[in-house]
Amino acid sequence: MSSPAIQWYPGHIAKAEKALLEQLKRIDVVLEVRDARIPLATRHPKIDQWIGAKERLLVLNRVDMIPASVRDDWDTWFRQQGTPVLFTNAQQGKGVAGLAKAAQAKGKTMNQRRHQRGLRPRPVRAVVLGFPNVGKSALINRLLKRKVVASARRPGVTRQLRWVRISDELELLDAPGVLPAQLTDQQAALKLAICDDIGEAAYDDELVAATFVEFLKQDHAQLPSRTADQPSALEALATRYGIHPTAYSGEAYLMQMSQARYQGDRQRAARQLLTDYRKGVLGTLALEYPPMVPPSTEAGSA
Ligand SMILES: Nc1nc2c(ncn2[C@@H]2O[C@H](COP(=O)(O)OP(=O)(O)OP(=O)(O)O)[C@@H](O)[C@H]2O)c(=O)[nH]1
Repeated sequence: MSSPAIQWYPGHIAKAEKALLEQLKRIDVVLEVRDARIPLATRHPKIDQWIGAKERLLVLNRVDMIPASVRDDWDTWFRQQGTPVLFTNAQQGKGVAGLAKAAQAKGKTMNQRRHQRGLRPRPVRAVVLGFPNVGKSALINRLLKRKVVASARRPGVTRQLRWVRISDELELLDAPGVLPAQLTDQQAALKLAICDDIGEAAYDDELVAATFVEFLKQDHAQLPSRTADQPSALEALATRYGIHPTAYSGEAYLMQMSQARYQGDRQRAARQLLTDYRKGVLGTLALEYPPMVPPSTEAGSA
């Protein structure tokens, strides 16, 4: 059998898991951050096991990168699952005040329980958790209203642990918990790679870029009515690169693009395509939509 398309270094996974469990020991509420472009692929299969009975708030960040109609569909879908979500744009601070309020509300419940057990009230302790590059540091900085955590475009730039008091009711760990990439689901891993949410993984840009084009074509074929305000992704590619993808497979598209623009250099074509998507140059394009039939497994776990 050929090796998987996306590979993460086992040492990194072990280290990330250990650091994560250590962080989780000390907290009351997990602010689980996912990428609004791929809210299912940015759910780690072991997250429920790791979080256990702790309180959780689910955040879909990068909401500015998806169309409003898709945001609304996700909002409805997650509500139907019994797990309301909060949408944020950490880069601009949108939705962040609501998140702080929701976290504080979890603290009130916690303190009621402490009171019943004869314990003094204390601030609720929260941590921001998620895959690399989903916007955790940007969110922490917004919650703290100042820049204490390095936030950069490259994945994997955050470390160090410290509690910072946000209010009398809320303390936040100033370093986010980083989820190790999941490799069991290669479709999800490819989406993580497309969105740059996979950290220090090894993958082939050409394969990832070709898969990106394929995903857009599949979505276009399956979801035309649901994406009314998503300017056709295929048109976005055609406008940007002067080649319409309809007639080509993902791989052939990359080939056409490289010949038209990069003297046949497919690596460069692939990198351009991925960088454009990641920077939002291709417009607001979601890569996942709520499943028509909600999977029952998501209900208690989102
Ligand atoms: N457009 C957009 N960009 C965002 C948003 N949130 C974060 N970013 C940008 O995405 C990049 C990564 O954000 P970080 O906050 O460093 O992500 P992180 O999850 O802490 O990343 P690691 O430290 O690698 O785990 C930065 O360039 C941010 O400015 C958002 O809601 N919308």
